[in-house]
Amino acid sequence: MNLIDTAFASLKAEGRTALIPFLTMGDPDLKTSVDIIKTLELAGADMIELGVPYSDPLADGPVIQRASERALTNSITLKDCIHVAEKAREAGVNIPFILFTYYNPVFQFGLDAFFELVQSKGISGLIIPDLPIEEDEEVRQLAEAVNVHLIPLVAPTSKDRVVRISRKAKGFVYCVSSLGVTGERADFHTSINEFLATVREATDLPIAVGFGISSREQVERFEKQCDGVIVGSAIVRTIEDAIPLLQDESKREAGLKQISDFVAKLKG
Ligand SMILES: O=P(O)(O)OC[C@@H](O)[C@@H](O)c1c[nH]c2ccccc12
Repeated sequence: MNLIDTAFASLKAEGRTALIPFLTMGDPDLKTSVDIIKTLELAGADMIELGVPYSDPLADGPVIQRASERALTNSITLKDCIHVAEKAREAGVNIPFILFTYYNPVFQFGLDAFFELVQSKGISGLIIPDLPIEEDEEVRQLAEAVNVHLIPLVAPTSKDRVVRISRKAKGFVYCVSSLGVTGERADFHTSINEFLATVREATDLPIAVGFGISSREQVERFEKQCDGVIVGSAIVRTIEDAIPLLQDESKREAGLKQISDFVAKLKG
């Protein structure tokens, strides 16, 4: 069994929806990322998307772009990011980790070496937003060989690809709520309800929605239709706002509390 499967099974038994935060690792530094991951779990996160900073984050809005830039000024590598997952496990964090990376860092690292490193580092899922299903066979096989779920994204424009993508999916299906890039939004794609119903029809796997979600009301709105809700930019912005506190030893706890309070509010 994979930790993601067991987490969704127990959430379903409790009639709960997973709250899945995203953070950029190494923002503002690696040690703080481990402390933030611990804080997110304590605040109620059910799984966490661990974002690998990338120099050309095409699908990201300004908030996550800035986080990537900050992390890359500390020259954070893919290897550093995977060790953050290991450190967080060693620190006693139990919730599933989903490594989130664009394809290039994985390609540069080398597929075999990447999956060898990922194996037994406490990573249960992998999301590569710019790797289409037409080209993901090798990655999928290597991921399955080390019991890591390759989690696909589907968008409101995916139409008939939803069935093909869902058929190969593992872990859960990531439903992108809106077109465009990541970032907090006041509203979502006009046909979001039909889109989520289509994905629900196409797979027996859990479905999670992401893009634009930043408030308890928006989380509640999606809890009815989805098994998981992903929040990235709003949490990354909270981390960004807390950086002056996080980087001052005497105010670090206050900085972590700002993040914890925001996540607890999303949790309701
Ligand atoms: O930031 P948002 O709008 O809350 O959306 C989640 C998103 O951050 C996270 O899942 C993610 C970060 N970078 C991405 C690139 C593509 C798809 C998804 C992502």
